[in-house]
Amino acid sequence: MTKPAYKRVLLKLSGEALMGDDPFGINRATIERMVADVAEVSRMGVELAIVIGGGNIFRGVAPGAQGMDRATADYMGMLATVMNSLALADAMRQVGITARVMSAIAIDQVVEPYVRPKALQYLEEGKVVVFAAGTGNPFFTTDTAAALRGSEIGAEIVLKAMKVDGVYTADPKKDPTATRFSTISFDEAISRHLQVMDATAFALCRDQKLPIKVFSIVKPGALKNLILGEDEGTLVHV
Ligand SMILES: Nc1ncnc2c1ncn2[C@@H]1O[C@H](COP(=O)(O)OP(=O)(O)OP(=O)(O)O)[C@@H](O)[C@H]1O
Ligand SMILES: O=c1ccn([C@@H]2O[C@H](COP(=O)(O)O)[C@@H](O)[C@H]2O)c(=O)[nH]1
Repeated sequence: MTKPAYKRVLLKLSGEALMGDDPFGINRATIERMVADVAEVSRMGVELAIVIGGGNIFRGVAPGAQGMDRATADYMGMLATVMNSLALADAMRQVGITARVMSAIAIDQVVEPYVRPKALQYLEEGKVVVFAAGTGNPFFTTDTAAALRGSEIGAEIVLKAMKVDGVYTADPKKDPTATRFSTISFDEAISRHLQVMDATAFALCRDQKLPIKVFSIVKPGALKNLILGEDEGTLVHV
């Protein structure tokens, strides 16, 4: 079998992608499909850490949060990512993959707190680590949490999985003439104000020289192809 191109990766899963074709929440068939992809990669011996978004449940900047104190709304968003993380870890358990959820905000009765050395230990033991509650701070996003945790654990790459299959010249959902980059530098992505990830996440990855691959989790086999070093999605580089 071809050897994986990476030993340790940080996978950022879109919360929105979890909805499948539903208007919100977690679509069972979708999460099972995602977990099957994750399990395949984990069984290849790749050390896998995951950050999952919360956009399928709550966003601090969503219309539903209008009029709310922003920090309060953001804490609700972080709690939404805890729910997604628990669902993801449980779906992994059902296919025989051991996962540990670690939260950036203290909810000890529900999940263990994020402690870096413990996370590293789990990864070395071959467990999948799911980082919940984003960075633990309002005014950030789970993309920035992915950049932060990816840097902390020494991941070789951040794999940003979403419904769209890469970084486009404009949001392809709004502009049908948008074209996809096969590679783009962090500086260009920031200066073009591409909304695919927030500038904080791009800047942190740039400063830490941590490349990002943006790809479609909806495309069958895409995650495995990436892990094997094949060409998928868009590479964002220094
Ligand atoms: N230039 C662009 N290239 C690709 N996608 C773009 C671009 N600009 C905006 N987008 C949009 O960015 C979004 C990124 O999706 P994703 O689900 O990862 O967002 P997210 O905020 O991280 O989600 P979640 O909170 O659910 O995890 C997509 O909806 C896509 O349409
Ligand atoms: O570090 C963080 C991460 C997230 N939030 C809040 O949660 C929601 C959901 O995260 P997404 O990245 O949009 O999926 C986000 O909109 C914020 O409201 C946060 O405050 N801090």
